[in-house]
Amino acid sequence: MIIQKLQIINFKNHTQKNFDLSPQINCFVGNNGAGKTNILDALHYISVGKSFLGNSDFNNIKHDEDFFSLEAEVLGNEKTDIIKIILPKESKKSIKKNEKTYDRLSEHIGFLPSVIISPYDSNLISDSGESRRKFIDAMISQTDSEYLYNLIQYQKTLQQRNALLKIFAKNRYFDAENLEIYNEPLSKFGTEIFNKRKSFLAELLPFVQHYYEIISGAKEDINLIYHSDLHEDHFKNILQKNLEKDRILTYTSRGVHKDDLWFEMNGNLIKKIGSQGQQKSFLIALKLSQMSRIKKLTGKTPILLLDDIFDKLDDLRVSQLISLVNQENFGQIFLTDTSRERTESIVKRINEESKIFEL
Ligand SMILES: Nc1ncnc2c1ncn2[C@@H]1O[C@H](COP(=O)(O)OP(=O)(O)OP(=O)(O)O)[C@@H](O)[C@H]1O
Repeated sequence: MIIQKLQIINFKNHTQKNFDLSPQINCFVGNNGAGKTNILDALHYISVGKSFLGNSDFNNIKHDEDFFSLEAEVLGNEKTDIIKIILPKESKKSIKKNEKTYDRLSEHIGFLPSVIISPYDSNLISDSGESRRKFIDAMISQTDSEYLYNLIQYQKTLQQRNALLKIFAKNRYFDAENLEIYNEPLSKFGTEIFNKRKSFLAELLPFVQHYYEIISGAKEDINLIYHSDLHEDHFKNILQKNLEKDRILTYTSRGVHKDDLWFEMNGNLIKKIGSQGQQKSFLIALKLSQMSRIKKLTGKTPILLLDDIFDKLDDLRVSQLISLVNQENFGQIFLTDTSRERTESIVKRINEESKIFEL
């Protein structure tokens, strides 16, 4: 999939911008605050209908304006489609493909897949397990709608079980049989989720190791360790064993909603021992693996959004990354950098057509 043209109106700090894009590499250069990341965010909107920064839609309308609009001409399989997103201040966001408005945002997901690598990814390493669970869930859901269904059902059942535990505590009453009604579906959906996460991570690991090895020049040993209560026992037994604890806490204390993923380097947590450059290399490897997986499963090459990727990487790692881009077909790339000189010297070393846009 190739974005040929992009028009941005009243999006964050940009009043109006029109870009005729390269099918290969597009670089946005400018000073801090020039709006480079905002352009990548506009492309992310075109891909999945929302900001990658987690902002509410309305925060993206340029201050003192009444709407934003984004329009992209997308080439895929010799056919051109126009994707248009409009958000009026007082109304609902609409996403259109060739003038036809989608009924639901989910109908658009998967049309133009994207992978973003940004400084915000470092949260994946530093934050609690919740952000890593969300990352795994988003990765699997992108290509597996059944997983998404199981996840939604699990969350619903979990909320109902927790609500019942709270009612019991409030009324100083307990009925194990009543609670049992939720144990069955919770175990069923939870076990499905566990099995998918387990096989997904086992499948992803060799990709992450491969890309990390290339970027780092084979320096460190990388591992993904999946932590889950379900490695130890069947979910039903876990719920049974923790019944007393759950009664006291008034919530379900164990299950796949407590899973975590440890990122390790040479047997230690990357969070504890990895330098900024090593952490960044790891996150790049993780995201490139995500890209390879989407490509393998959907046959579509996602657009690659690289925000500030060369900062904090030494020359060796930058060179390895460039040769990686040269070796593998990464499709259309959009990158940002503060230095025009650095960007020019980097794209010169990549054997692909490129455009540099100064902001
Ligand atoms: N809704 C909005 N209306 C107007 N300006 C906005 C809005 N949202 C964000 N901005 C402005 O956008 C600018 C940040 O843009 P962006 O993060 O894209 O910069 P950048 O070029 O990537 O900078 P850096 O090099 O520091 O990463 C800030 O000056 C911010 O005030």
